[in-house]
Amino acid sequence: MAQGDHDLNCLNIDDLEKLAYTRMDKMTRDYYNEGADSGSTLLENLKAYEKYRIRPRVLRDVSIIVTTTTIFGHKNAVPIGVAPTAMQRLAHSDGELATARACKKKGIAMGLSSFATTSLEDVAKECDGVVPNVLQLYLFEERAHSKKLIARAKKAGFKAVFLTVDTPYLGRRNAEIKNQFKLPSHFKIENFACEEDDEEQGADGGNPRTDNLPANTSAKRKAKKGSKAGYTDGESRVLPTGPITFHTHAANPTLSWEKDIEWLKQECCPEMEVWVKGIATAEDAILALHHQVRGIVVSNHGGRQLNGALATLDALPEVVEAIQGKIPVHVDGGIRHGTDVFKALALGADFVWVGRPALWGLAYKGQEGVELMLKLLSEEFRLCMALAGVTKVQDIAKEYLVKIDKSGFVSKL
Ligand SMILES: Cc1cc2nc3c(=O)[nH]c(=O)nc-3n(C[C@H](O)[C@H](O)[C@H](O)COP(=O)(O)O)c2cc1C
Ligand SMILES: CC(C)CC(=O)C(=O)O
Repeated sequence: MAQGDHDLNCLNIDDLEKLAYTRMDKMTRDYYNEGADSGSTLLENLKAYEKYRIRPRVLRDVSIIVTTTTIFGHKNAVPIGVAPTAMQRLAHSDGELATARACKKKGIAMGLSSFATTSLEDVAKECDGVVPNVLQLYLFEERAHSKKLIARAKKAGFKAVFLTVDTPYLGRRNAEIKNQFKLPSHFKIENFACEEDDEEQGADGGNPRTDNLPANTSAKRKAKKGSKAGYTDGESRVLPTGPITFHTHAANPTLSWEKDIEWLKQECCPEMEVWVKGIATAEDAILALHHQVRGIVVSNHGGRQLNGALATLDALPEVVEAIQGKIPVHVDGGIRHGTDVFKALALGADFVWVGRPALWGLAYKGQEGVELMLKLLSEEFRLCMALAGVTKVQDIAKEYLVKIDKSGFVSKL
Protein backbone atom coordinates (compact mmCIF):
# COMPACT_ATOMS: atom_id res chain seq x y z
CA MET A 1 0.00 0.00 0.00
CA ALA A 2 1.62 3.22 -1.08
CA GLN A 3 1.55 6.53 0.78
CA GLY A 4 3.01 9.36 -1.23
CA ASP A 5 6.14 8.00 -2.72
CA HIS A 6 6.51 5.13 -0.27
CA ASP A 7 5.49 1.51 -0.25
CA LEU A 8 4.58 1.34 3.41
CA ASN A 9 5.11 -2.40 3.45
CA CYS A 10 8.64 -2.00 2.30
CA LEU A 11 10.74 0.85 3.61
CA ASN A 12 14.15 -0.76 3.51
CA ILE A 13 15.98 -3.84 2.27
CA ASP A 14 15.23 -5.76 5.47
CA ASP A 15 11.51 -5.32 4.77
CA LEU A 16 12.11 -6.43 1.20
CA GLU A 17 13.92 -9.57 2.31
CA LYS A 18 11.01 -10.50 4.56
CA LEU A 19 8.42 -9.83 1.89
CA ALA A 20 10.38 -11.88 -0.63
CA TYR A 21 10.70 -14.77 1.81
CA THR A 22 7.02 -15.60 1.64
CA ARG A 23 6.88 -15.28 -2.13
CA MET A 24 9.50 -17.86 -3.01
CA ASP A 25 9.22 -21.62 -2.76
CA LYS A 26 11.68 -23.23 -0.37
CA MET A 27 13.99 -24.56 -3.05
CA THR A 28 14.41 -21.14 -4.64
CA ARG A 29 14.66 -19.28 -1.34
CA ASP A 30 17.35 -21.58 -0.03
CA TYR A 31 19.29 -21.45 -3.29
CA TYR A 32 19.22 -17.65 -3.36
CA ASN A 33 19.74 -16.94 0.32
CA GLU A 34 22.21 -19.46 1.60
CA GLY A 35 25.94 -19.26 1.85
CA ALA A 36 28.53 -22.03 1.74
CA ASP A 37 28.94 -24.41 4.69
CA SER A 38 27.94 -22.77 7.99
CA GLY A 39 27.27 -19.46 6.24
CA SER A 40 29.72 -17.54 8.43
CA THR A 41 31.27 -15.57 5.55
CA LEU A 42 27.80 -14.64 4.32
CA LEU A 43 27.11 -13.21 7.78
CA GLU A 44 30.53 -11.55 8.06
CA ASN A 45 29.92 -9.72 4.79
CA LEU A 46 26.96 -8.05 6.47
CA LYS A 47 28.53 -7.50 9.88
CA ALA A 48 31.72 -5.96 8.49
CA TYR A 49 29.76 -2.78 7.77
CA GLU A 50 28.90 -2.42 11.46
CA LYS A 51 32.59 -2.08 12.32
CA TYR A 52 32.68 1.38 10.80
CA ARG A 53 31.01 4.62 11.88
CA ILE A 54 30.60 7.76 9.83
CA ARG A 55 32.17 11.09 10.87
CA PRO A 56 29.68 13.65 9.63
CA ARG A 57 30.75 17.16 8.67
CA VAL A 58 28.30 20.04 9.03
CA LEU A 59 27.54 23.54 7.72
CA ARG A 60 28.55 22.62 4.20
CA ASP A 61 25.53 23.56 2.06
CA VAL A 62 24.25 20.16 1.05
CA SER A 63 21.28 21.53 -0.87
CA ILE A 64 22.58 19.90 -4.05
CA ILE A 65 23.86 16.34 -3.90
CA VAL A 66 25.28 14.67 -7.00
CA THR A 67 25.12 10.89 -6.67
CA THR A 68 26.04 10.04 -10.25
CA THR A 69 29.18 8.29 -11.33
CA THR A 70 30.56 7.06 -14.65
CA ILE A 71 30.93 3.42 -15.54
CA PHE A 72 32.00 2.10 -18.96
CA GLY A 73 31.44 5.57 -20.37
CA HIS A 74 27.84 5.72 -19.12
CA LYS A 75 26.41 7.91 -16.42
CA ASN A 76 25.11 5.74 -13.58
CA ALA A 77 22.52 7.28 -11.26
CA VAL A 78 24.36 6.07 -8.14
CA PRO A 79 27.58 4.08 -7.72
CA ILE A 80 25.53 0.91 -7.46
CA GLY A 81 24.96 -1.87 -10.01
CA VAL A 82 22.92 -5.07 -10.00
CA ALA A 83 25.35 -7.98 -9.63
CA PRO A 84 25.05 -11.00 -11.92
CA THR A 85 22.98 -13.71 -10.28
CA ALA A 86 21.93 -16.90 -12.00
CA MET A 87 18.45 -18.13 -12.88
CA GLN A 88 16.31 -15.10 -12.08
CA ARG A 89 13.13 -16.60 -13.52
CA LEU A 90 12.96 -18.68 -10.38
CA ALA A 91 12.06 -15.46 -8.55
CA HIS A 92 9.64 -14.03 -11.09
CA SER A 93 8.41 -15.15 -14.50
CA ASP A 94 9.98 -12.09 -16.18
CA GLY A 95 13.34 -12.89 -14.57
CA GLU A 96 16.31 -11.06 -16.07
CA LEU A 97 14.06 -9.05 -18.37
CA ALA A 98 12.39 -7.45 -15.36
CA THR A 99 15.80 -6.68 -13.87
CA ALA A 100 16.95 -5.16 -17.17
CA ARG A 101 13.82 -2.98 -17.40
CA ALA A 102 14.28 -1.78 -13.83
CA CYS A 103 17.97 -1.02 -14.41
CA LYS A 104 17.19 0.88 -17.58
CA LYS A 105 14.49 2.92 -15.89
CA LYS A 106 16.72 3.76 -12.94
CA GLY A 107 19.94 4.31 -14.93
CA ILE A 108 21.81 1.48 -13.27
CA ALA A 109 24.37 -0.94 -14.76
CA MET A 110 23.36 -4.58 -14.88
CA GLY A 111 25.48 -7.69 -14.70
CA LEU A 112 24.08 -10.72 -16.49
CA SER A 113 25.03 -14.20 -15.35
CA SER A 114 26.30 -16.71 -17.89
CA PHE A 115 23.67 -18.95 -16.32
CA ALA A 116 20.76 -16.61 -16.86
CA THR A 117 17.29 -17.83 -17.73
CA THR A 118 17.09 -15.10 -20.41
CA SER A 119 19.44 -14.80 -23.36
CA LEU A 120 22.02 -12.04 -23.43
CA GLU A 121 20.53 -10.77 -26.70
CA ASP A 122 17.10 -10.32 -25.11
CA VAL A 123 18.58 -8.50 -22.13
CA ALA A 124 20.66 -6.22 -24.37
CA LYS A 125 17.58 -5.44 -26.47
CA GLU A 126 15.65 -4.50 -23.34
CA CYS A 127 18.41 -2.17 -22.10
CA ASP A 128 18.75 -0.69 -25.58
CA GLY A 129 22.18 0.81 -24.91
CA VAL A 130 20.76 3.12 -22.23
CA VAL A 131 22.63 1.39 -19.45
CA PRO A 132 25.81 -0.61 -19.92
CA ASN A 133 25.58 -4.34 -19.67
CA VAL A 134 28.25 -6.55 -18.25
CA LEU A 135 28.43 -10.24 -19.04
CA GLN A 136 29.54 -12.38 -16.14
CA LEU A 137 31.58 -15.18 -17.60
CA TYR A 138 32.14 -18.68 -16.38
CA LEU A 139 34.97 -19.61 -18.71
CA PHE A 140 34.39 -23.26 -19.47
CA GLU A 141 37.13 -25.80 -19.82
CA GLU A 142 35.88 -26.46 -23.31
CA ARG A 143 36.42 -22.99 -24.69
CA ALA A 144 34.29 -23.40 -27.79
CA HIS A 145 31.07 -22.57 -25.91
CA SER A 146 32.68 -19.60 -24.18
CA LYS A 147 34.15 -18.33 -27.44
CA LYS A 148 30.70 -18.28 -29.01
CA LEU A 149 29.18 -16.58 -25.98
CA ILE A 150 31.85 -13.88 -26.01
CA ALA A 151 31.28 -13.23 -29.71
CA ARG A 152 27.54 -12.93 -29.12
CA ALA A 153 28.06 -10.52 -26.20
CA LYS A 154 30.31 -8.32 -28.36
CA LYS A 155 27.70 -8.26 -31.09
CA ALA A 156 24.96 -7.42 -28.61
CA GLY A 157 26.94 -4.41 -27.35
CA PHE A 158 28.05 -5.62 -23.93
CA LYS A 159 30.67 -3.31 -22.49
CA ALA A 160 32.61 -5.70 -20.33
CA VAL A 161 33.14 -9.27 -19.31
CA PHE A 162 33.49 -10.03 -15.61
CA LEU A 163 35.39 -13.29 -15.41
CA THR A 164 34.41 -15.02 -12.19
CA VAL A 165 37.59 -16.32 -10.61
CA ASP A 166 36.43 -17.61 -7.24
CA THR A 167 34.81 -20.79 -8.54
CA PRO A 168 37.50 -23.36 -9.40
CA TYR A 169 34.95 -25.64 -7.71
CA LEU A 170 31.49 -24.75 -6.54
CA GLY A 171 31.18 -24.04 -2.83
CA ARG A 172 29.33 -26.52 -0.72
CA ARG A 173 25.81 -25.29 -0.17
CA ASN A 174 24.06 -27.73 2.08
CA ALA A 175 20.46 -26.58 1.67
CA GLU A 176 20.89 -26.85 -2.07
CA ILE A 177 22.03 -30.44 -1.64
CA LYS A 178 19.21 -31.25 0.81
CA ASN A 179 16.60 -29.80 -1.51
CA GLN A 180 18.10 -31.56 -4.55
CA PHE A 181 18.04 -28.15 -6.21
CA LYS A 182 17.11 -28.32 -9.87
CA LEU A 183 15.97 -25.75 -12.38
CA PRO A 184 12.36 -26.66 -13.23
CA SER A 185 12.13 -28.08 -16.73
CA HIS A 186 10.07 -25.18 -18.11
CA PHE A 187 13.10 -22.90 -17.66
CA LYS A 188 16.29 -23.00 -19.67
CA ILE A 189 19.78 -21.67 -19.28
CA GLU A 190 19.05 -19.52 -22.29
CA ASN A 191 22.58 -18.44 -23.16
CA PHE A 192 23.37 -22.00 -24.06
CA ALA A 193 19.96 -23.24 -25.13
CA CYS A 194 20.75 -22.93 -28.84
CA GLU A 195 23.93 -24.92 -28.40
CA GLU A 196 22.10 -27.81 -26.89
CA ASP A 197 19.68 -28.52 -29.67
CA ASP A 198 22.04 -31.20 -30.82
CA GLU A 199 22.71 -32.37 -27.30
CA GLU A 200 20.51 -33.75 -24.62
CA GLN A 201 18.93 -30.69 -22.95
CA GLY A 202 20.61 -29.95 -19.67
CA ALA A 203 18.47 -27.20 -18.24
CA ASP A 204 19.59 -27.43 -14.72
CA GLY A 205 20.28 -27.22 -12.04
CA GLY A 206 21.15 -30.84 -12.99
CA ASN A 207 21.78 -31.99 -9.50
CA PRO A 208 21.96 -33.87 -7.23
CA ARG A 209 25.19 -32.10 -6.47
CA THR A 210 27.17 -35.26 -6.23
CA ASP A 211 29.40 -34.13 -9.05
CA ASN A 212 30.52 -31.10 -7.11
CA LEU A 213 33.54 -32.63 -5.49
CA PRO A 214 37.06 -31.29 -5.51
CA ALA A 215 38.69 -34.62 -6.26
CA ASN A 216 38.23 -36.71 -9.37
CA THR A 217 35.50 -34.43 -10.60
CA SER A 218 35.86 -35.85 -14.04
CA ALA A 219 34.75 -39.28 -12.97
CA LYS A 220 31.59 -37.81 -11.54
CA ARG A 221 30.78 -35.60 -14.46
CA LYS A 222 28.25 -36.87 -16.88
CA ALA A 223 30.50 -36.36 -19.87
CA LYS A 224 29.16 -38.12 -22.93
CA LYS A 225 32.00 -37.65 -25.37
CA GLY A 226 34.67 -36.09 -23.23
CA SER A 227 38.20 -35.69 -24.47
CA LYS A 228 41.12 -36.34 -22.20
CA ALA A 229 43.12 -33.52 -20.79
CA GLY A 230 46.25 -33.57 -18.64
CA TYR A 231 45.75 -33.14 -14.91
CA THR A 232 48.49 -31.94 -12.58
CA ASP A 233 48.44 -34.95 -10.33
CA GLY A 234 48.84 -37.27 -13.28
CA GLU A 235 45.23 -38.30 -13.53
CA SER A 236 43.62 -37.92 -16.88
CA ARG A 237 40.73 -35.58 -16.98
CA VAL A 238 37.57 -35.64 -19.02
CA LEU A 239 36.25 -32.35 -20.28
CA PRO A 240 32.61 -31.78 -19.37
CA THR A 241 31.28 -31.89 -22.89
CA GLY A 242 27.77 -33.12 -22.11
CA PRO A 243 24.73 -30.92 -21.61
CA ILE A 244 25.62 -27.54 -20.16
CA THR A 245 24.48 -27.45 -16.56
CA PHE A 246 25.85 -25.23 -13.87
CA HIS A 247 26.93 -28.17 -11.81
CA THR A 248 29.03 -29.55 -14.63
CA HIS A 249 30.29 -26.43 -16.41
CA ALA A 250 30.37 -23.34 -14.14
CA ALA A 251 33.32 -24.40 -12.05
CA ASN A 252 36.62 -24.67 -13.86
CA PRO A 253 39.57 -25.84 -11.79
CA THR A 254 42.03 -25.34 -14.64
CA LEU A 255 41.75 -21.54 -14.92
CA SER A 256 45.02 -19.65 -14.55
CA TRP A 257 46.29 -16.12 -15.06
CA GLU A 258 48.80 -17.02 -17.75
CA LYS A 259 46.72 -19.37 -19.82
CA ASP A 260 43.25 -17.91 -19.61
CA ILE A 261 43.42 -14.18 -18.97
CA GLU A 262 45.58 -13.55 -22.02
CA TRP A 263 43.29 -15.70 -24.17
CA LEU A 264 40.21 -13.93 -22.85
CA LYS A 265 41.66 -10.49 -23.51
CA GLN A 266 42.33 -11.46 -27.09
CA GLU A 267 38.79 -12.73 -27.54
CA CYS A 268 37.16 -9.67 -25.97
CA CYS A 269 39.30 -6.75 -27.07
CA PRO A 270 38.77 -4.13 -28.17
CA GLU A 271 34.99 -4.14 -27.87
CA MET A 272 34.71 -5.43 -24.32
CA GLU A 273 36.81 -4.78 -21.24
CA VAL A 274 38.01 -7.80 -19.29
CA TRP A 275 37.58 -7.59 -15.52
CA VAL A 276 38.08 -10.22 -12.83
CA LYS A 277 35.38 -10.81 -10.22
CA GLY A 278 36.34 -12.56 -7.03
CA ILE A 279 39.62 -10.93 -5.95
CA ALA A 280 40.18 -10.83 -2.20
CA THR A 281 43.90 -10.24 -1.64
CA ALA A 282 46.58 -7.67 -2.46
CA GLU A 283 48.68 -10.39 -4.12
CA ASP A 284 45.99 -11.22 -6.64
CA ALA A 285 45.24 -7.54 -7.16
CA ILE A 286 48.86 -7.06 -8.19
CA LEU A 287 48.62 -10.02 -10.56
CA ALA A 288 45.48 -8.50 -12.03
CA LEU A 289 47.45 -5.33 -12.73
CA HIS A 290 50.29 -7.35 -14.19
CA HIS A 291 47.90 -9.09 -16.55
CA GLN A 292 46.37 -5.78 -17.52
CA VAL A 293 42.76 -6.47 -16.74
CA ARG A 294 40.68 -3.33 -16.85
CA GLY A 295 39.14 -3.58 -13.40
CA ILE A 296 38.49 -5.85 -10.46
CA VAL A 297 35.56 -6.74 -8.26
CA VAL A 298 36.43 -7.57 -4.67
CA SER A 299 34.01 -10.38 -4.04
CA ASN A 300 33.61 -13.68 -2.22
CA HIS A 301 30.55 -14.58 -4.28
CA GLY A 302 28.19 -13.43 -1.56
CA GLY A 303 29.68 -15.97 0.88
CA ARG A 304 28.73 -18.84 -1.42
CA GLN A 305 32.21 -20.14 -2.19
CA LEU A 306 35.00 -20.28 0.41
CA ASN A 307 33.37 -20.15 3.78
CA GLY A 308 35.76 -18.70 6.33
CA ALA A 309 37.06 -16.19 3.80
CA LEU A 310 37.41 -12.57 4.85
CA ALA A 311 34.38 -10.32 4.51
CA THR A 312 34.70 -8.32 1.33
CA LEU A 313 34.70 -4.98 3.17
CA ASP A 314 37.63 -6.25 5.26
CA ALA A 315 39.50 -7.39 2.14
CA LEU A 316 38.88 -4.13 0.31
CA PRO A 317 41.56 -1.88 1.92
CA GLU A 318 44.50 -4.15 1.04
CA VAL A 319 43.25 -4.46 -2.54
CA VAL A 320 42.77 -0.70 -2.87
CA GLU A 321 46.25 -0.10 -1.52
CA ALA A 322 47.76 -2.59 -3.97
CA ILE A 323 45.95 -1.12 -6.95
CA GLN A 324 46.97 2.48 -6.19
CA GLY A 325 44.19 3.91 -8.36
CA LYS A 326 45.58 2.32 -11.54
CA ILE A 327 42.33 0.51 -12.39
CA PRO A 328 38.84 0.68 -10.88
CA VAL A 329 38.11 -1.40 -7.80
CA HIS A 330 34.52 -2.47 -7.23
CA VAL A 331 33.13 -4.47 -4.32
CA ASP A 332 30.10 -6.63 -3.61
CA GLY A 333 28.76 -8.67 -0.71
CA GLY A 334 26.45 -7.72 2.12
CA ILE A 335 25.41 -4.29 0.91
CA ARG A 336 21.93 -3.67 2.29
CA HIS A 337 21.88 0.05 3.21
CA GLY A 338 22.80 3.34 1.61
CA THR A 339 25.29 3.83 4.45
CA ASP A 340 26.99 0.57 3.40
CA VAL A 341 27.55 2.03 -0.06
CA PHE A 342 29.02 5.15 1.53
CA LYS A 343 31.33 3.09 3.75
CA ALA A 344 32.58 0.94 0.86
CA LEU A 345 33.34 4.06 -1.18
CA ALA A 346 35.03 5.70 1.80
CA LEU A 347 37.31 2.65 2.04
CA GLY A 348 38.34 3.12 -1.58
CA ALA A 349 35.82 1.26 -3.74
CA ASP A 350 34.78 3.08 -6.89
CA PHE A 351 31.46 1.29 -7.20
CA VAL A 352 29.40 -1.44 -5.51
CA TRP A 353 27.20 -4.26 -6.77
CA VAL A 354 24.22 -5.81 -5.02
CA GLY A 355 23.16 -9.41 -5.55
CA ARG A 356 20.41 -10.83 -3.34
CA PRO A 357 18.48 -7.57 -2.85
CA ALA A 358 17.67 -7.57 -6.58
CA LEU A 359 16.43 -11.17 -6.33
CA TRP A 360 14.23 -10.20 -3.38
CA GLY A 361 12.87 -7.26 -5.38
CA LEU A 362 12.08 -9.61 -8.24
CA ALA A 363 10.34 -12.07 -5.95
CA TYR A 364 8.32 -9.28 -4.34
CA LYS A 365 7.02 -7.55 -7.46
CA GLY A 366 9.08 -8.30 -10.56
CA GLN A 367 10.35 -5.17 -12.32
CA GLU A 368 8.56 -2.93 -9.82
CA GLY A 369 10.25 -4.72 -6.95
CA VAL A 370 13.73 -4.28 -8.43
CA GLU A 371 12.95 -0.61 -9.03
CA LEU A 372 11.84 -0.32 -5.43
CA MET A 373 15.06 -1.92 -4.22
CA LEU A 374 17.14 0.51 -6.31
CA LYS A 375 15.05 3.45 -5.14
CA LEU A 376 15.46 2.53 -1.47
CA LEU A 377 19.23 2.10 -1.70
CA SER A 378 19.64 5.23 -3.84
CA GLU A 379 17.59 7.41 -1.50
CA GLU A 380 19.40 6.09 1.54
CA PHE A 381 22.74 6.73 -0.13
CA ARG A 382 21.79 10.28 -1.12
CA LEU A 383 20.59 11.05 2.40
CA CYS A 384 23.73 9.55 3.89
CA MET A 385 25.91 11.77 1.69
CA ALA A 386 23.91 14.84 2.68
CA LEU A 387 23.98 14.10 6.40
CA ALA A 388 27.68 13.31 6.25
CA GLY A 389 28.30 16.65 4.54
CA VAL A 390 29.45 15.31 1.16
CA THR A 391 27.99 16.64 -2.09
CA LYS A 392 29.90 14.61 -4.70
CA VAL A 393 30.62 10.89 -4.91
CA GLN A 394 34.31 11.56 -5.67
CA ASP A 395 34.65 13.36 -2.32
CA ILE A 396 33.70 10.32 -0.25
CA ALA A 397 36.96 9.35 1.44
CA LYS A 398 38.31 7.56 4.47
CA GLU A 399 38.37 10.73 6.57
CA TYR A 400 34.59 10.22 6.84
CA LEU A 401 35.00 6.91 8.65
CA VAL A 402 36.29 5.55 11.93
CA LYS A 403 36.60 1.92 12.90
CA ILE A 404 35.11 0.68 16.12
CA ASP A 405 36.35 -2.52 17.73
CA LYS A 406 34.45 -5.02 19.89
CA SER A 407 35.19 -3.14 23.11
CA GLY A 408 33.94 0.12 21.58
CA PHE A 409 37.39 1.59 21.00
CA VAL A 410 37.29 4.05 18.10
CA SER A 411 40.25 4.44 15.78
CA LYS A 412 40.84 6.78 12.86
CA LEU A 413 41.73 5.22 9.54
C1 LIG B 1 21.48 -16.80 -6.13
C2 LIG B 1 22.80 -16.24 -6.54
C3 LIG B 1 23.31 -16.57 -7.78
C4 LIG B 1 24.54 -16.05 -8.17
N1 LIG B 1 25.00 -16.34 -9.41
C5 LIG B 1 26.19 -15.84 -9.80
C6 LIG B 1 26.66 -16.12 -11.09
O1 LIG B 1 26.02 -16.76 -11.90
N2 LIG B 1 27.90 -15.65 -11.40
C7 LIG B 1 28.66 -14.93 -10.50
O2 LIG B 1 29.78 -14.54 -10.81
N3 LIG B 1 28.19 -14.62 -9.29
C8 LIG B 1 26.98 -15.06 -8.92
N4 LIG B 1 26.51 -14.75 -7.69
C9 LIG B 1 27.29 -13.84 -6.82
C10 LIG B 1 26.90 -12.37 -7.04
O3 LIG B 1 27.34 -11.92 -8.31
C11 LIG B 1 27.50 -11.45 -5.99
O4 LIG B 1 28.89 -11.65 -5.93
C12 LIG B 1 26.90 -11.65 -4.60
O5 LIG B 1 25.53 -11.95 -4.69
C13 LIG B 1 27.07 -10.39 -3.76
O6 LIG B 1 26.61 -10.59 -2.48
P1 LIG B 1 25.16 -10.12 -1.97
O7 LIG B 1 24.18 -11.11 -2.46
O8 LIG B 1 25.32 -10.15 -0.49
O9 LIG B 1 24.90 -8.72 -2.49
C14 LIG B 1 25.28 -15.23 -7.28
C15 LIG B 1 24.75 -14.91 -6.04
C16 LIG B 1 23.52 -15.39 -5.66
C17 LIG B 1 22.96 -15.00 -4.32
C1 LIG C 1 25.36 -21.00 -12.06
C2 LIG C 1 25.78 -20.97 -10.62
C3 LIG C 1 27.14 -21.50 -10.42
C4 LIG C 1 25.50 -19.63 -10.11
C5 LIG C 1 26.29 -19.15 -8.99
O1 LIG C 1 27.32 -18.56 -9.16
C6 LIG C 1 25.81 -19.32 -7.65
O2 LIG C 1 24.82 -20.02 -7.44
O3 LIG C 1 26.45 -18.77 -6.75
